[in-house]
Amino acid sequence: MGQRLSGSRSCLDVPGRLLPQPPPPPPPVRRKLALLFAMLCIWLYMFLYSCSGSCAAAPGLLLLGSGSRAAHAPPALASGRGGPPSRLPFPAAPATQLAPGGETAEGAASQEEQSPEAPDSPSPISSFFSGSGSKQLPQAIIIGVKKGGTRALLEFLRVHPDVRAVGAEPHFFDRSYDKGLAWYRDLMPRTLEGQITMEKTPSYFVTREAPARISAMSKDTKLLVVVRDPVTRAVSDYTQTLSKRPDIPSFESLAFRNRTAGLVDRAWSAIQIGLYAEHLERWLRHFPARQLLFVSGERLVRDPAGELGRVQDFLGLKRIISDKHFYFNQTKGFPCLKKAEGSGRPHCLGKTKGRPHPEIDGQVLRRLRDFYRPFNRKFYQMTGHDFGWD
Ligand SMILES: Nc1ncnc2c1ncn2[C@@H]1O[C@H](COP(=O)(O)OS(=O)(=O)O)[C@@H](OP(=O)(O)O)[C@H]1O
Repeated sequence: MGQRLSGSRSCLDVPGRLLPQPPPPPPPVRRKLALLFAMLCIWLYMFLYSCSGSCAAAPGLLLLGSGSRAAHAPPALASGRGGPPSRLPFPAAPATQLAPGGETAEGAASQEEQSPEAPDSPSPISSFFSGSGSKQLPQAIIIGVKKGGTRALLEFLRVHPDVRAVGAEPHFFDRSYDKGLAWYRDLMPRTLEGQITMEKTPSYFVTREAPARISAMSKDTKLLVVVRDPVTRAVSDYTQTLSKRPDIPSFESLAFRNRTAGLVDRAWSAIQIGLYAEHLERWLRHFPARQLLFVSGERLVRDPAGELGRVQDFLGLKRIISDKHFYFNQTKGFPCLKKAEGSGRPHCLGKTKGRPHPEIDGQVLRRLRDFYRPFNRKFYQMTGHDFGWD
C-alpha cells in the first residue's frame, strides 16, 4: 500500500483507463470494521445461545474481572473435580424428618420448590458463559432452618462472583437420594476452578438421614444454618401453611396438646423444627462443629452485610458482598439487593418472603417462649453464641 501511494503512478492517476472502483479503506478503518464485525458475530452468537433454551446457571459478568479464585477455593471434595462417585454409599431408604409421628415431608419442606423464589434464569450474557467449567457436587449447603431466612442468604450469596448456586431446592438428601449423586451433580450449575457450588434445602436440618448422607458425599462439606427465634419461626411456618390451606385450625389450637394445662404439642412440625439443639446433636455426630456456621435470621434482616461478612469468611471467600450491595426497601420492609445476580436490576425477595403474620394470642406466645427457653439455652451453649431470643 505504501509503495502504491508513494509510487509515481496509481490507478487513480489514470482516469478512464480502469473501471472506476471505490478506493480501498485506509488500514485503521479496515481494522475498525473487522473489529466491529467480530463484535457483531460475538453478540449474535450470544443472542442465539441464550435463545436456545439453555437453563444452566452460569457465572455472572463479574467473573471476568474477579482475578484469581484458586486462593479462595474450599477444601477439595473427596470425589474430586469432575469425578463424583455415582453409586450411593449405602442403599437409600426413605428419609425420616423429625421424631416418629412428628413430621410429614410437607411440614418440614419449605414448599418453595413448587414455585421457586429464584429459578435459574441466567441473563443472555451469563448463559453465554455457561458452556465453560464443569458441574460439581456442592461444597457448601444451606441445610436450614425452614423459614429462617434461607432464601435471603442464598440470593445474597449468589451476588458473589465465586459462588454458583442452584436456584430451586434440590431435596436430594431427603427425597431423592435413591437417584444417586450423579443425578444430584447434574442439577448443579457449572463452575470454574475456585468457584463454590451451593444449594439450599431447609428440610435437611430436620431429616434424620441427612447428616450421614451429606458426610458420605464429602466429610468436608460446609454447612450453613440460618436460625431464627423459634416462636417467630413457628408463626411464619404456620402463616405459610395458612396461605395454602386457609381452613386449617388456629395456631393457638395447633400449638397445644392441652391448652388449659399449657401442654405444648412438640409433635407439630411448626413446633418441632424449632428444637434446634436436638437437631444439631445429630449433625455433630457426623461433622465437627467448625464445619457448621449459624447465621442469625434476625441479623440477616437488620444487617445483611454484617452477616454476609461472616459467611464469606466461613466459606473462604474474599469479602466482596458489603453494604454497597443492599438497600432497605420501605414498601417491602426488608433489605433488598441493588443488583441481582444475572439481571443487574434491583431485586427484593418475592411476596411469600416477609409476609405479614396473623396476630397470635399473647399468652400463647409467652407459653411458647417458656417452652423453648431451655432448648435455646442449650443451643447457645452448643454453638457458643447467644442469639438473644429470650
Ligand atoms: N431480605 C429479606 N426479604 C424477605 N424476607 C426475608 C429477608 N431476610 C430474611 N427474610 C425472612 O425469610 C423468611 C423466609 O425464610 P426462608 O427463605 O428460609 O423460607 S423457606 O423455608 O425457604 O420457605 C421470611 O419469613 P416471613 O417474614 O415469615 O415471611 C422473612 O422474614
